[in-house]
Order: sequence, then structure tokens, then C-alpha cells
Amino acid sequence: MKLLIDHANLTDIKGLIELFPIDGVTTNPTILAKEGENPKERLISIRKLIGPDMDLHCQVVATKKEEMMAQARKLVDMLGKNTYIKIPSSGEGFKAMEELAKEGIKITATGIYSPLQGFLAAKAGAKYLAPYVNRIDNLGYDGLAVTKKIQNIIEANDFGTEILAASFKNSNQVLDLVERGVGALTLGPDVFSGLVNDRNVDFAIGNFEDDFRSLLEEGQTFLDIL
Ligand SMILES: O=C[C@H](O)COP(=O)(O)O
Repeated sequence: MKLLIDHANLTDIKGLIELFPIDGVTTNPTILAKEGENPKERLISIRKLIGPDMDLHCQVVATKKEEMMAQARKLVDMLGKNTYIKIPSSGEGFKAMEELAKEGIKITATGIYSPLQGFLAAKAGAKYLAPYVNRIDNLGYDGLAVTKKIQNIIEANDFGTEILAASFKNSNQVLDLVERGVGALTLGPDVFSGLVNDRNVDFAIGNFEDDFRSLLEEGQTFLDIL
């Protein structure tokens, strides 16, 4: 299972990569707009920061197939081979996915709110399907159940596609999909900080340090006695 950061702030991305086992970064137009910088410059900076091997997902901003395809090609040229192009899971989007997949461009089908949207995107050749877990919950449906149904559809039809679940608001939603074993999750910094936010852990580690410190002689560090 891959773990990605759903964010475009360079300082935050760097900090999260230093702390967590991260496989890449996902963005969308809203996330990029929050940073207030030219999106092209920001995407290039993210690619430089994470290096050529990590996954970078970035989204087209178009409703018509031809425009989606032109933007997708430009983004891949600009950001390199491990770039996934997020295409909306709409009628025009499915046609764009089909043609771009034939060109070898890796597609993440985004804006998925229903299992059948997932089915159509998988059939159109998307590498990843991105259901919006929390946004589905906010509509009064069950985001985790929708995501699991999509996983069942992938398995039942033998699609070479994986889930990239997005839009999380808490650790419980994350745990549920980690247990189910989907292909990838993308989380914002607030959700990352909740994954290991347990004062019991800090307390236990602090106690170990205090106990060990009693073995140190004057001027010694832990490195000297290990
Ligand atoms: O690209 C889609 C986002 O991951 C949705 O996340 P959000 O609901 O937290 O804005």
C-alpha cells in the first residue's frame, strides 16, 4: 500500500517526508490555489523536492476531452515519468482516460463518488481510482463502503487498477482502509499528525530515556554505552 501526501506546501511536505514512509504527493487545483504561487512553478518545485522516483499526481482543469488531453501531455512532459494525471470521472473524462492510457500516460481517475464511476474509470484504463471518502460521508452516504465496493469491482473484473483513496478527516477512516488493504491512501498534514498522536507513546519513550540515563557516567552520551 502506498502512502501519499495530499498537499502542496513545500515546508510541510519536506517535514512529513522526514517523519513518515511516504511514496509521493497528490495535488488538486484547490490545494495549489491555497499556496498562492503559479501552479506550474509549484509543481516543478514539488517534483524537485521529492525527486524523480516518487509519485506525483496533478490534475487537469478542463471539462472537454481535447483540453484535458492537451493539459495531461504538457504536465507529463514537465514533471517526468512518475507523474499521474488526475482526470475527472465524467463522460468526457472517461474518453480522455481511454485515449491517454493508450498513449502510455498514467491516469488517476478523480472525483469518484460512486462505485459505477469507479467501474467506468477502471474500464477506461485508469491506473488509480480516487474515491473521496469524507466528501461522500458528508453527503450522507458511506465513503468507506463505496471505496470497498470499488475494490470488489476491481478484483471481480481483474482490472489492472488500484484504489487511491482521498479526502480523509480522521484516523478511523484511514484504519478501516489500511485493514482492507487498498492500493494507496493520500492524506493531508492534519490527518498525518493524528495517526501517531498518543501521549502514552511519548510517556513510555521518555521513561526509557530517563531509566537509561541513570547508567551514564559523567560526560557520556547514550552513543558511548550502546
Ligand atoms: O483531490 C481531492 C482531495 O483529496 C479531496 O480532499 P478534501 O475533501 O480533503 O478536499
